[in-house]
Amino acid sequence: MTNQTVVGFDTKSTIEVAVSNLSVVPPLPPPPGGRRVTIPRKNFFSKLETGGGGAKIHAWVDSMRASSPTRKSSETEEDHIKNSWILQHPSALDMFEQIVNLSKGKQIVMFLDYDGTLSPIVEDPDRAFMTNEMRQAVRDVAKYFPTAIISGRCRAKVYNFVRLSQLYYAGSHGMDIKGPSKGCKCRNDNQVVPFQPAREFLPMIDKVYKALLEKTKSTPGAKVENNKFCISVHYRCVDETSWTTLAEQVKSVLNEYPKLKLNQGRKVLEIRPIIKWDKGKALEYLLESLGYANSDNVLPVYIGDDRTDEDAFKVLRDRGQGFGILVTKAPKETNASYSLQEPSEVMHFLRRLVEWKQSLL
Ligand SMILES: O=P(O)(O)OC[C@H]1O[C@H](O[C@H]2O[C@H](CO)[C@@H](O)[C@H](O)[C@H]2O)[C@H](O)[C@@H](O)[C@@H]1O
Repeated sequence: MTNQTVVGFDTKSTIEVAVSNLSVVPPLPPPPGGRRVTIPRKNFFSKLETGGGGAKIHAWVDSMRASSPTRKSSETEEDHIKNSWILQHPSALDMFEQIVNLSKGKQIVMFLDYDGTLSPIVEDPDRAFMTNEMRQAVRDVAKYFPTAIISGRCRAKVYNFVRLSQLYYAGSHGMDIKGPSKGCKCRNDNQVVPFQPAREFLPMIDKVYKALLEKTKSTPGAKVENNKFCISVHYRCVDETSWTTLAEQVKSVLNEYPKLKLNQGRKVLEIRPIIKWDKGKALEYLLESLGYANSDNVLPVYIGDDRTDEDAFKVLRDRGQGFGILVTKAPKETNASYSLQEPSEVMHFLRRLVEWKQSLL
């Protein structure tokens, strides 16, 4: 295992959110002090407008800034926020018995995000390795449950990190899927077929990648990553005083491409085609491909840490089927039902699932 700098959690400004309606979690008591709670906002600036105008740059930079500590709430306030939030999104480890009870008579299908979920967040995106212990946990889970990785990275790259051939992979935020043949209830076999709904955008993405490389090379610390059907512009290592410049550089390139949009992840600006396809759609596609499109006998579980994972959490909540688990140390607005604090807890959860399954055999 290579040494790497593990970086801290991103903190945001505050917003008011309605208490979640937990569809698959047993009813929980309302949080102390009422039905609404103010929680720190975390990467909620999911879609950034890419049209012209200086005001937009301010919005972008505010959003980028929102991923750095800007405000310190009092200890009591913080405790209250945390307590309320955990009541709404209890730990998936604490609720393990209830979770497996929900799965009785159902096939669990496991969906896993990569960065921040299976691997810790580190400064260099090329060194976001998962541990061998985590790899073993994922390998074991895939023995008992169909398992897919859904990542913002390009599929080949995430496969190189995970290196488990028995999984299904969806790269580029779900725009590049290698899943089972549609409609077959096959598991872990070799019947994998590609699905690439943004194929026509490949030449454009390539052009924009080159333009962004050129444009941002004067900004120390900026890193442009080609994720095949989308592009990441990382600013984790860019000094905050240069964020406006970087935002302007990115914007000046995107102005020429109205068919591309910009979202924000953890210290990263993510550029992708405007097509209506995301991690949620990829989850639905994979469920359908596995033969569970209209099945009541399936319990999809999605574990992820970032804003783009919310699309998948929302799909599960809207379907009233399965649930999302958000990996976070701090309260965030989310459509997930449960939480885990960090990748090591994800590993623990996966191991417990395997032990539970083995105890039934
Ligand atoms: O969907 P994911 O698998 O979570 O991918 C989302 C982005 O993850 C990577 O960036 C993030 O992790 C890096 C390594 O820990 C970190 O340096 C960066 O700040 C994070 O944003 C990946 O490099 C991006 O391309 C993905 O879009």
